[in-house]
Amino acid sequence: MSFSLVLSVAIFLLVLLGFLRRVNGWFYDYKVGEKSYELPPGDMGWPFIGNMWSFLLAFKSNNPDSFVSSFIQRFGRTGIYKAFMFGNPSVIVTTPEACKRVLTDDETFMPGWPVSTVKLMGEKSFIGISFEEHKRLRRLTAAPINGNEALSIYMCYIEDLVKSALDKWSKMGKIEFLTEVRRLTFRIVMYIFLSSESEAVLEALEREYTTLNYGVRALAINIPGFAYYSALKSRKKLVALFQSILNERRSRIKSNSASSKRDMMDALLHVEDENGRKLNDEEIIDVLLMYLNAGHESSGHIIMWATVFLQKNPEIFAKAKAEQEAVAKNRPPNQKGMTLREYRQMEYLSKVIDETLRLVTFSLTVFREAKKDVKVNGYTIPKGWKVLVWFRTVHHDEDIYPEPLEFNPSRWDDFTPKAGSFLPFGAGSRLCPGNDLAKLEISVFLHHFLLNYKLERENPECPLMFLPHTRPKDNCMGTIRRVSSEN
Ligand code: HEM
Repeated sequence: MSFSLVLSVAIFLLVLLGFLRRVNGWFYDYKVGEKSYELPPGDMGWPFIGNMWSFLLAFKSNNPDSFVSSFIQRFGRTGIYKAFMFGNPSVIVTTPEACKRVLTDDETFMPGWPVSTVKLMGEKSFIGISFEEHKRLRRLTAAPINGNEALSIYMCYIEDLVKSALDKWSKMGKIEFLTEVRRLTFRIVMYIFLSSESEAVLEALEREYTTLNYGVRALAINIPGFAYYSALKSRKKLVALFQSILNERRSRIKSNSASSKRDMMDALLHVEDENGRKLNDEEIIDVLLMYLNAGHESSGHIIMWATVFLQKNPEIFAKAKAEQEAVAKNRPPNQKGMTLREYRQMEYLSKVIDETLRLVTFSLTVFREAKKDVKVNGYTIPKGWKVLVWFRTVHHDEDIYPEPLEFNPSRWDDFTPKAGSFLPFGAGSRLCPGNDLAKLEISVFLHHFLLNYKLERENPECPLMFLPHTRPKDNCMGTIRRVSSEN
């Protein structure tokens, strides 16, 4: 082949590549017409896949923040960037003000989760239903997991479960700590939502949830061998399991032999709207499926990370332990277990948890959709575009949190983050309804762990995975050792 032919082919390929790299941007500029001049700066990536390739590459490397950093480096600190994510023209917002605005303006923004996520969580879950329906179901389901009365009822149960789990693990030798903690937090939400179900049902559900979760932020490729395909299969199995529980409950109600123990499923079975309409099976199943998922993965991961960070930082561990020892020492001899009052006094522990929530940022982003054209930070977000509220960048912003990758609970001394700069549980009408319960669970666990145990990791430098959530690749393999004889 002559040199000039090779050169021509190379030039042709370069031009083609350049064209392909821009065509998605041109297409969406054309679609929004005049408004394209007001769009935020950014890059719409490649045709069809958009920016997903760079997103996945960054999140599969050891520097996931490089994804958003590349926007900041190329387009400046505008705090808002156009992109093409999860199959949709999108805007990524990365500043506290913009995040707060999007999360709290229900007139302009609605949930905008990718279709693939809605298929996994269910069209009747909170991310698929209307504004009014969400308000009603949220009121009903959030009440039993909020407030002092509800929390003190669960506290005792949580404490018993935590104590027996820690004792059991300390006798098991090497364990996947994260897997075991997720089982523990799953048991806790199961008690609240489906209290009367058997151990076998619990184990089957927990297994399927693990697979379901791997598909949540994966590419939506419904072909055997891909995470999304397995996740959809797990959803089917979960729905079948919930359906059989529901059938049994309905037949017990008919024969007047319902259990005296009432849980969330019973509440959902009986609730009526203002016109006397009850929820159908699909609605009940999707709400439960979503709650059980949201309620255990997150707290399980945060418990693991808080334990790991404490164990890695002996001074912080000692300070946190001293606080818990003081709590235990001041306890009246006739008092059994922790109280809510004690929990509210654990100031340093609360900082340890907030710092873990910030550093890990379990939900790296949440999704909204613009209901109408709207200006944010001076740029237009066109109607129908998705908005990704990128918590991770806010929580790792060095202007708000100096040395953001350091685990430093004392940064919270006399520091109240300004609105929008600390969003581990989101904000606005979709603020996590389990935030109090989650912090309580984590505190009860750390109270007992700090007083009586230590974690020895098999591979402390184990590389991390960042999708669907940040975790060590070995699921935190290690040994839980008892260091005190007290219980
Ligand atoms: C450390 C633990 C937790 C973290 C970090 C966390 C985080 C979040 C975040 C960021 C959202 C907002 C989603 C959005 O804006 O679209 C959310 C929503 C939600 N969380 Fe949590 N969560 C935790 C624990 C829990 C627990 C224990 C439960 C239930 C028992 C729960 C149930 C829910 C539900 C049902 C929603 C949807 C709320 C709605 O759309 O109205 N979460 N969570």
